[in-house]
Amino acid sequence: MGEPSAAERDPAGVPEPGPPGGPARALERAPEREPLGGTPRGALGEPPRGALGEPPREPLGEPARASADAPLDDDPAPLDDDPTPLDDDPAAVAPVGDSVIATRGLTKRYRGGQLAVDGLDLTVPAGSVFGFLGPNGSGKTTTIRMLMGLIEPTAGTVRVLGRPMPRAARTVLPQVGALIEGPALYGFLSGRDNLLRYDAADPTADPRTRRARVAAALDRVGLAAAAGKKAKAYSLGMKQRLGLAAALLRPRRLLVLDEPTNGLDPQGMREIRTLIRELAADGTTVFLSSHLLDEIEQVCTHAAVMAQGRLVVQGAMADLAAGARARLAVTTPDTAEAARVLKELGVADVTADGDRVTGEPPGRDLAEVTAALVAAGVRVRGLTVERASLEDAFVALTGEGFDVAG
Ligand SMILES: Nc1ncnc2c1ncn2[C@@H]1O[C@H](COP(=O)(O)OP(=O)(O)OP(=O)(O)O)[C@@H](O)[C@H]1O
Repeated sequence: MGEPSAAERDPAGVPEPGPPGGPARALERAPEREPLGGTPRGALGEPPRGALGEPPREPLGEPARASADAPLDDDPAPLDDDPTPLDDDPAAVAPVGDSVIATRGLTKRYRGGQLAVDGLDLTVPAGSVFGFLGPNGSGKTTTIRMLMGLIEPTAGTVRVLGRPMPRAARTVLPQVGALIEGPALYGFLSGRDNLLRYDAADPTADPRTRRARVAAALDRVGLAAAAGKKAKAYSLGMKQRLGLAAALLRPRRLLVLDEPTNGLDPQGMREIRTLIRELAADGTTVFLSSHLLDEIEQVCTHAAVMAQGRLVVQGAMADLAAGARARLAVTTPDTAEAARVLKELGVADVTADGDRVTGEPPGRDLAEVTAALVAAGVRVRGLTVERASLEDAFVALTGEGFDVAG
C-alpha cells in the first residue's frame, strides 16, 4: 500500500481540538510568585498552533513515535538516549517508586517570549488518575508536550517512568500511550486498517502479533463491531476511542490524554470516562488534562491546578476537596451576638449574611462552640462545617473563572 497523499487524508478525521489511586497526600499549595511577564501569542501575530507551532502529526497522532522520528517544534530537543546502558533495554527502565511523572522547575518560554510554563513541580503518583486542570491557555498542552519530549524545556527537568526526558525518549515512550489534541486518522481506511497501518509504522512493534493486538485494542475501546467501517463514518466519540485504541496497542504503564473528551457529546464523554476508569483499574497510571472540573471530579484520584503557567495546587482529590475552603456556618436569628461569641472563641473571618454567620472552621470541638453560643443566649438552629464544592475551591485557588460548561 502506497503512502496516502495529503488529499486522500480525511480532513474531518481530526476532531475539533478541544480527558483512580495512590494514598492520600497532603495538599501542596504552590508558593506565590510574581505575575507572568509574557506576551500573548496573538499579540505578536504569531501563527496559530497547528500552523507552525505544532509538531507534524502522525497518523492517529501518537506523539510517542512522532517524538522519536519527527523534527521537534520550537527548540529542538536532543534525542540522544540517556547515556546509561540501561536505556537500550526497555525492560530496564528504572523503578519509578511512587511517582510516574516528576518535573522540577519545569519552564517553557516560547520564542515569541511567551512564558507558557513557569517553574512547574509536578508529582504524579503511580496508579493514580491524575487530573491536570486549568483554564484555556494555562499551559497544560505545553507541559504535556514537554513530558512527551516533543519540545525542549527552557529550564528545569522532567522524569517520566523514572527516566529523564527527552533524553530517554526511546526507552520511555514505548511504555507511554498518548492522545494529544485528538487523533489524526485516515478517513478512507477502516478503523482496523488505521490501527494496522499505525502499528506497522512502529519499528518496535512485533508484526507477528499485530492483528491480535489490533483486535484486542478495538475490543477494549468497544469498536470491535465497527472495526470494518471507514473512519470517516465514525462519530467524534468513535474517532476518539480509535485514538485511545492506538495508544493501547501494547501494554502501557502510563497514558497521557490531552482533553480526551473535548468536543464529545455527553454520551461520548461518559464512554471515554468509563474507559479511563477501567484502564486505571488495570493498574495503568492515567494523566489527563481537562478544563472541566466535573470531569476531573468524576474520574480522578489526584489533581493539579494550573493558572497562567504556574502550579496553583496539587494533591489527592480528597484533600483538595476537604481542605480548600471549608466554612463554619451557624444558622440563628441572633446573628450579631453569634458573631461576637465566635470572634471571642478565636474564629477568623467571621461574616454575617441573613440568618447565617460563617467563619473559618475553629480548631476546637464543635460541641464547645455550640455550648458557648447557647450559654450566651444565641438561639442556634444549625451549626455545621460546610465543604466548598471543588468548583468553589478551584476558582478560589486560581483566582479566575473556569469554563465549567466546556
Ligand atoms: N507554539 C507556541 N508558540 C508561542 N506561544 C504558544 C505556543 N503554544 C502555546 N503558546 C502560548 O502558551 C500559553 C499556554 O498555552 P497551552 O496551549 O500550553 O495552554 P493550555 O492550558 O493547554 O490551553 P488550551 O486548553 O487552550 O490548549 C498560551 O498563552 C499560548 O498562547
